[in-house]
Amino acid sequence: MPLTSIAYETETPPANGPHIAHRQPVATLTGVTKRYGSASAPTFALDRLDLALRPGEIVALLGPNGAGKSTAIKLLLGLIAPTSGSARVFGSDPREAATRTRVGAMLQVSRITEMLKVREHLDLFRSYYPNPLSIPDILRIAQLRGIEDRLFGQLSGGQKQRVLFALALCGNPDLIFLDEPTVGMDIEARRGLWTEIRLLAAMGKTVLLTTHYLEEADALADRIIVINKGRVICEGTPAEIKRNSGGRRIRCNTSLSAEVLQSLPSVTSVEQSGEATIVTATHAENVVREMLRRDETLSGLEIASPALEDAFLALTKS
Ligand SMILES: Nc1ncnc2c1ncn2[C@@H]1O[C@H](COP(=O)(O)OP(=O)(O)OP(=O)(O)O)[C@@H](O)[C@H]1O
Repeated sequence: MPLTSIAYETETPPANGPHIAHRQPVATLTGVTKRYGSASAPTFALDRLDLALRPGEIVALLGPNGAGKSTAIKLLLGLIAPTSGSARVFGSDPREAATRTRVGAMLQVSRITEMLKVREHLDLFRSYYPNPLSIPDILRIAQLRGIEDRLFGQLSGGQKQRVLFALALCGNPDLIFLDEPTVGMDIEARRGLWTEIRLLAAMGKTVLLTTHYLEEADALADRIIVINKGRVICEGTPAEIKRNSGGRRIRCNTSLSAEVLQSLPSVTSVEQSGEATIVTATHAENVVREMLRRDETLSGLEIASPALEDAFLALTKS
């Protein structure tokens, strides 16, 4: 049965329902601070963080190591409690049993026994939930057909990741947390998983993923939230984040000096790369117009938007 034909019980609004941004959130962190350590030497994993996830959206939570991503997910899973502020999932405390049956998670440190077969793991996890997905559906969604009778311990790293993804789906959840879901997968397996994640979201399921593969966030996410030192520093669509983080790169051969270029409005940096000059500017069109006016010999002109990776580095370098 194709994934799209599975009868999911979700809060999916009708196709002509409100846009994602106007739907009631299914999960929120409101003014959440999470402090570890003693009062005299505290570590603030999260610092008054606000976050909302709406039905049917894929949100990528990005940030450097130690930014607080796993802490945010653990709070929404009810595995830890906030020091202050509140975590709500489907309008309730995330630790409530009824809430937890509607949530699935694939965590970085998931440890399951190597000595059970894939199908045995799936049976075990399905038994925890009132309305689990069928085994054939899970095998197909997570692309596990053909390896269901192998011991978990005998699988490759990428296959193990797919089993952990499958376990997150066993309970037919409405909200799915994927912490670094494609670590260790080759590019084909990764793209296959992206397709399945998109189909889940198209059915109204909400997905929060963390990843260090920025092209993954770019390809998958409706919205990216960048956090650093426990705070949200930027939020928007992948295109918005790229646009708002330092501008575009103009590459050309020009006789204009670095001093002249640096003095043009909206220019943020000027570098030399062999024969070429690279100018970064927030209003690239105006800068190019001015450069062409001042230098009739200008040649080899290219203008590029920053990659998400450049935007991310610019946002988190402080
Ligand atoms: N149980 C704990 N006890 C003490 N400090 C902790 C604990 N858990 C997390 N921290 C600290 O809180 C901060 C945020 O950690 P967290 O694991 O949420 O970051 P992360 O963004 O998920 O990082 P990574 O990308 O490396 O997985 C870090 O400084 C970390 O050392």
